[in-house]
Amino acid sequence: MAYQHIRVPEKGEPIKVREDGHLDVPDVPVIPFIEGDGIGPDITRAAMIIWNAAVKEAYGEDRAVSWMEIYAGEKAVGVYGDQTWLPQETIEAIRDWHVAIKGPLTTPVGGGIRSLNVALRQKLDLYVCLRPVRHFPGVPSPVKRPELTDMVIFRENAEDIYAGVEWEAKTPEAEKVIRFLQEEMGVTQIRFPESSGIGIKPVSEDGTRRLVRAAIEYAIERHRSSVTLVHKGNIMKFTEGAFRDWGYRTAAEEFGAKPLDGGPWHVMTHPETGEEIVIKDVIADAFLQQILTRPDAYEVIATMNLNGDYISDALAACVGGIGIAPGANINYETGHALFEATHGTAPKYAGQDKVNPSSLVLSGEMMFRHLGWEEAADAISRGMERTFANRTVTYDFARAMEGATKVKCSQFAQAVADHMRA
Ligand SMILES: NC(=O)C1=CN([C@@H]2O[C@H](COP(=O)(O)OP(=O)(O)OC[C@H]3O[C@@H](n4cnc5c(N)ncnc54)[C@H](OP(=O)(O)O)[C@@H]3O)[C@@H](O)[C@H]2O)C=CC1
Ligand SMILES: O=C(O)CCC(=O)C(=O)O
Ligand SMILES: [Mg+2]
Repeated sequence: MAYQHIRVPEKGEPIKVREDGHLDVPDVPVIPFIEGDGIGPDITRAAMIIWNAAVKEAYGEDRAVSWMEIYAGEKAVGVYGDQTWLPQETIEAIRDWHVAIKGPLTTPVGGGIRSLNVALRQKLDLYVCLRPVRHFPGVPSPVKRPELTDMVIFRENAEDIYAGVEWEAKTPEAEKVIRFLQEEMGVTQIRFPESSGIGIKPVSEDGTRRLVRAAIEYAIERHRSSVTLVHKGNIMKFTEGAFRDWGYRTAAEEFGAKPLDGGPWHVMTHPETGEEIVIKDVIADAFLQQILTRPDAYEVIATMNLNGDYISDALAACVGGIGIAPGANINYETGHALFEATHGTAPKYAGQDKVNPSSLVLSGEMMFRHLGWEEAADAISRGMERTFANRTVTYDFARAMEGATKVKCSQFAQAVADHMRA
């Protein structure tokens, strides 16, 4: 594997994917990482301290990660020049080495480049955005019982309004689409056609089925008792409403689910234990209030791209904020996975060694579990739990925690590494 600017480390081997999608992980896997923009370098540096310490604590000298830097965002423009925000070889490197991890990347609002984060997901067809949300004891939260929030979000990652099919107001393209809609499709509801931008929201049965299938398989594997389809199908009938119907159909046709009390909810049985798994749905706005009033009613969530974006930040707030919510982008068929923090580049804090690295750190914990390196993942959880119990926290938690010791990003990382001894 030869690249223009990516330096392949001398030590280490690639992770391989078997035909059944399982990973063959060598003792020293090469794992590409993207540092990210804004606070990216701060949190990546901190997370590396923790990840390397966890592998060492779990396996001594027998295993190690051989990190390989790949580029995207502002750093890519520096390395490749010529406004290259997302080099082709970055995509190829993730394809070649299968599992990678990244910090946040900036997307300008309005004009400018389209999201590099979304582009990475689309180009690699990482159709599941997996975002687990759970509370660590001691972490301050705006809700009374944060421990009741224990959900795993399966956010569709390749479709919806995020597909980027849109045209700016007053351009020939927008005018052409509006004319087509009015003259050929009989559309009369565009209130201000002369000044409207136009966006198109593709949602497919194929895309919905693979997402809902992954969510149900996860519920089976982790013995969760419900999967909830979250949508706004009363308003967007043929996209979000269809998502709900295709979701139920997937449960019925692929997992033998049967209507519950006449439907639309369904119930299926766990293939090994016979436990019941309820497949239900809820309209997105009601869901956003219920995660505050009775979060324990929900476990696995399957939803579309935009809803999932809103829901994951709202749920993160319930357990302490986006500084602690991890994530992964996964294609379960090809085995490709790109782990990433759920928050953005927080530019006002860039370079201050200040922010909370937990979101990226816990994305690494997810990555180790994905590799089957459970002992390293457990070491991270242990280190985090003890550090929070000790009230050693970054500024974001310190401002809501009495008696906290406020530390810098790198000091927090060192504290976690020091606390992870079994
Ligand atoms: N996957 C990705 O790479 C993502 C990229 N982005 C991009 O990031 C840029 C900035 O987006 P913005 O909307 O400001 O959202 P951000 O997530 O970057 O920041 C919003 C606020 O969240 C808090 N926050 C975020 N990260 C942390 C952290 N690690 N520790 C503690 N607090 C944190 C801060 O709150 P406070 O001010 O209260 O301290 C911060 O001001 C945009 O270009 C956006 O497109 C956004 C989301 C995801
Ligand atoms: O790509 C971006 O800039 C934002 C993406 C985002 O908010 C997310 O994935 O949660
Ligand atoms: Mg987001």
